[in-house]
Amino acid sequence: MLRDPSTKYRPFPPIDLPDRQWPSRTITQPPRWLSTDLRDGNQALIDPMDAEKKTRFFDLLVRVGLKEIEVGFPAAGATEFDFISGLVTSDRVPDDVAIQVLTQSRRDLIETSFASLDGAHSAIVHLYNAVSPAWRRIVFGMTRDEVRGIAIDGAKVLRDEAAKRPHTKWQFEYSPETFSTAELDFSVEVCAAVMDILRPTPQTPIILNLPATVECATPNVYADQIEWFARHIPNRDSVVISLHTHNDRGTGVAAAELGMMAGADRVEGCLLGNGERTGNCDLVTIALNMYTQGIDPRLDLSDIDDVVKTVNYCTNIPIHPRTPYAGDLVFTAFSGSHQDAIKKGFAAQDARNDDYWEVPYLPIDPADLGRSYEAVIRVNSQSGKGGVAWVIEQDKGLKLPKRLQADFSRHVQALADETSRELNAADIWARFESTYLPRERDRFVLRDYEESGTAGQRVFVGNVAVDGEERSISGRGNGLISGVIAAIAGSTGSVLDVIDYNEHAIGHGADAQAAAYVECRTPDGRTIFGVGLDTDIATASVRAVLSAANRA
Ligand SMILES: CC(=O)SCCNC(=O)CCNC(=O)[C@H](O)C(C)(C)COP(=O)(O)OP(=O)(O)OC[C@H]1O[C@@H](n2cnc3c(N)ncnc32)[C@H](O)[C@@H]1OP(=O)(O)O
Ligand SMILES: CC(C)C(=O)C(=O)O
Repeated sequence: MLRDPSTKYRPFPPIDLPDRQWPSRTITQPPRWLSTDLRDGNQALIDPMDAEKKTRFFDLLVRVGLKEIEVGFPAAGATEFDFISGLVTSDRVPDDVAIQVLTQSRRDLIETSFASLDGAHSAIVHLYNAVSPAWRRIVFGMTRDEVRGIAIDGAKVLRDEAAKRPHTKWQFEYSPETFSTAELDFSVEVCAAVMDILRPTPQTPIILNLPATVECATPNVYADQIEWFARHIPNRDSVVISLHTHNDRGTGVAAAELGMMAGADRVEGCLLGNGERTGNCDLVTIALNMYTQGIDPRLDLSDIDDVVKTVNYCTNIPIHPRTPYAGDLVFTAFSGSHQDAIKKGFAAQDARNDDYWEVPYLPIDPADLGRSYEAVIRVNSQSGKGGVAWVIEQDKGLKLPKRLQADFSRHVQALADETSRELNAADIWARFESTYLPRERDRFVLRDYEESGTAGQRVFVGNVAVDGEERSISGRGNGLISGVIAAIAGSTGSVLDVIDYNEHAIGHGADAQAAAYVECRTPDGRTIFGVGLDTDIATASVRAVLSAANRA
């Protein structure tokens, strides 16, 4: 890298728009969406999609609710042409969906594009040519007038080809490609010239698509450009202003959002941000950003895993696990303090009377996207007691008391450090069982027991294997637990002091189980926890005390 990059790179000049309005606006309704997955997305793939993949992707876009779908570049070759003309004559395109095709502004390519749409009930023909100084100079070697001429000539062919096919409901879209690096007055001039040919009306507006073909500035600059354009384009009521952002600086989504605030009506992009170079803006992110502001984006993303799976299959591009809303890890917390807050958040959410979502660290309810809660908290060496307790509760229904959570978390931490990997629910349960639940080699193994006596004077008599020897042990207390403590003291001389006891049911009806937890203090001052599980709550409590005795 250069010590002084200013010798190689020039800063992007700001837009002169001192009375800009967009910064104080908010997004209050969804735009018209256009998916360009099958065009800008497809042209950016190492292996462009074949007809089977394009069809599968098209069906996904319809399922998600896209009403405008750019299906390809018909003049690119036979694969594209055949797919598009096949689609047009199939019954795959719902009545309320308009398919769109892209063409350079060259007569033969435009004619081929119209031919691919023969028989369509509704279609958008999208014409483009680059307008910015670098492209004029480097790509076309043309003056402004000549470049405007390319657009005008193409628009005339569009008009004439459409007139030959009156049974299709045509819409026209024009993109001054490289809009974001062009002089604004020239973009308006070229678009106005195209409008003069195509004569849009408020009933049959033209779509003027203003691409950040290459993202070269901060997103506020793009918003300024959109607001400037919207103020200066003639017959604004006959124009649908459309955005088409790329992500070269990582702000394709932000630019589209600010562009909407600046007055745009429509957004083009790809699901999960596929597209040339760093991608087009990600329609999933923009839509769900809106959703989390309480706005219906009119795209159905309730099965986000279906979207991810299909896009991945068709593009052969895996999505990053941290992709907003859709990545594998975006609803997952590994770190202790996040897990603790999320666990408390879910509990508070359940307890509240309103439906408003307020769970720390989770900007959206994963269930709204078809994601399950089980995967929200995952355990590794960064995890804390809250996360471990969550996994045990979700997996086994055990609601561990707080101090037991801390005790068990230390065992899980040791396991995570030993294994240096993520621990799954089975690993955690195995460690719980080996730590607290009975094993044949334990010092005390309960066979069966009886309880008798009057209220306040209970007698426990248990058949218990003590150090491998089958014995009958008994003890008296004011309740069952103190009777068991006394029986243990009688056989070992060691007296445990029970300082806390909790119990709860797991599940309902005939399959219900009971869980009991004791926290005991040993004569030498140590704190020991015991856990008992049984179909019977009294037996669970006996098991819990013996569990503590074994661990003492
Ligand atoms: C920003 C975008 O994403 S735009 C979409 C880009 N997508 C694609 O290009 C995918 C499909 N394209 C293709 O398959 C091919 O490029 C085709 C079939 C369209 C054209 O192929 P070819 O004519 O063989 O080659 P190529 O694309 O290189 O054409 C370049 C010529 O078109 C001219 N040209 C480029 N864009 C345009 C345009 N929008 N309108 C008119 N002429 C244009 C160039 O100036 C160049 O002219 P020159 O040959 O006189 O120098
Ligand atoms: C054709 C246009 C809209 C384009 O894809 C771009 O400029 O990125």
